[in-house]
Amino acid sequence: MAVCSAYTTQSLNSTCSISTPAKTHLGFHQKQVVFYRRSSKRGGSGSSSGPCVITCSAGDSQTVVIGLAADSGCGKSTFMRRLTSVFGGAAEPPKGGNPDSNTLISDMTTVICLDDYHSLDRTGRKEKGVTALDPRANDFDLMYEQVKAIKSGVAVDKPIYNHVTGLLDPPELIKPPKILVIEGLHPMFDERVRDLLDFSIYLDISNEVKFAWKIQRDMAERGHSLESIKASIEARKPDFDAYIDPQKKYADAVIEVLPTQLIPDDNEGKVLRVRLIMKEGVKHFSPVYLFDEGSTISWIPCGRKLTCSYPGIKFHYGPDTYFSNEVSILEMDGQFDRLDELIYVESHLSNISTKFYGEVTQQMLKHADFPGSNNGTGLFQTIVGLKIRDLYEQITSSKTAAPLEATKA
Ligand SMILES: Nc1ncnc2c1ncn2[C@@H]1O[C@H](COP(=O)(O)OP(=O)(O)OP(=O)(O)O)[C@@H](O)[C@H]1O
Ligand SMILES: O=C(CO)[C@H](O)[C@H](O)COP(=O)(O)O
Repeated sequence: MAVCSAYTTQSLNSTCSISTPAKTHLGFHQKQVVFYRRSSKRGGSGSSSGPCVITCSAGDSQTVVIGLAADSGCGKSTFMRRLTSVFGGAAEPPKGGNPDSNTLISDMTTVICLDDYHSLDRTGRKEKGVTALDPRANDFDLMYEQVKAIKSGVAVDKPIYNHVTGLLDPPELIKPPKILVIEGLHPMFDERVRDLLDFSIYLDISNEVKFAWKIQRDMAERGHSLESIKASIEARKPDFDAYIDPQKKYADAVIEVLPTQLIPDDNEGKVLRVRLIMKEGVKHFSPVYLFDEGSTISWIPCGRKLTCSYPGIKFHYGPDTYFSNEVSILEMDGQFDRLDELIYVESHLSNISTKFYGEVTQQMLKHADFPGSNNGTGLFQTIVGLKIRDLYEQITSSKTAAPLEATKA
C-alpha cells in the first residue's frame, strides 16, 4: 500500500480510506482519486514517488472548472476580481492560512494560482537553468489529479508556491467550490487538465502593451529599472513563445490587447485596441454580437449619446477564423470618457447574459478604479464574467433537469 504524505486529498462531508491503486468500478457517490507523493525539499526536484488512491464519498454537486491563461503581469488578478464580483461577494485568501497563499475564496468561487504547481522553487530553477514557464519546472501530474479531484467533489491539500520567499510552502486545504478557476501560466498546456475545463480563456497581451504595463507596475510601483524590466521580458520570451502562447488556440474566448490603430504610430500604449475572440459551437456559450448576429459591422458610437475625446472610439464585429476554428470577433478601439454613458453601447450588444438592463454598465461603474475600466479590456472582461455565470447556471440547471428528462423517456 502506498502512503500519501504531504499532498493528499481530504474528503468533503465524508471519510476517506487509503488503498492500493486497483481498478475498481466507481459508484455514483464513491470516487477514487490517485495522488502522487511529492518531495517538499527546498530546491528539490519535487518528483512524483508512486501513486496512492484515496477512496472518498463526495457530495453530489460537481464543480464547474474555468481556466484562465496569461503571462505574468497581464491582468489575470484584475480579471479575477471582476469575475468574482459578478457572482457577488469579495474574494479573500483562506482564513487563518498561510499569509502568502495565492488562493482567493468567495461564496461561489475559488481561484487557485497554478504557480502553486511549480515543482522547482526559485533556487531549484536557477540551479537547473529553467524558467517557471518551462514545463519541467511544473508538476502537471499533480495539477491534473488535484483539479480532477476537486471537480468530482473531493477536497485536496494543494501545495503553495511562495512568491515572497521563492520556496514551496506546506500545502493548504482546498474544498470543492461551485466554481473553480485555475489561473496561471499553463491551464491549457496539459491535455488531461485541458479536458477538465468547462470553459477556457486566454489573455493575449501584445508585446508592446505588456511592456507598457510592466513599466507602469514594476517601475512606477515596485522601483525596478527600465533595463531590468526589458531584461526580464527578453529572458522569458523564448519559453513564453514555446509554452504559454500556443495555449491560445485551445481557448474558448481570447481577449487580445493591441496598440490602438486610431493614433498613427502610437507607442505610448495607453489607448488600446481590444478584441474579444469567441469560439463558435462551445457548449453553454453563445458569442456576444453587435446589432446583427453573423453580419460584419463597423460602428463609431461617438456623437450625441456617447462623449468621445481624441482619438474617439470604434467598434467592429464579425465572423472570422482563428487557428482554423470558426469564431466571432468583437473589437473596441479607443476609450470611454464617461463610464455612465456605457449603457448606450451596452444596449446595442446582444447575448451578453445580463440579468437586468444595464448590468454591464453597473459592473463597470462599480469597479471604475480597476485597470482597464475605461476601455475594451474592462468591458470584455466584465462580459466574459457574465458569460461564465450564464455557463455555470446552464451546467447546473441541466444537471438538476437531467433526472426529469430521464423520467419522461
Ligand atoms: N486592463 C488593463 N489596463 C491597463 N493596465 C493594466 C490592465 N490590466 C492590468 N494592467 C497592469 O498590469 C499590472 C498587472 O495586473 P494584474 O495584477 O491584474 O496581472 P497578473 O497577470 O495577475 O499579474 P501577476 O501574474 O504578475 O500577479 C497592473 O498593476 C496594471 O499596472
Ligand atoms: O511567471 C510567474 C507566474 O506568476 C512567476 O515568475 C513564477 O511563478 C516564478 O515566481 P518568482 O517570480 O517568484 O520566482
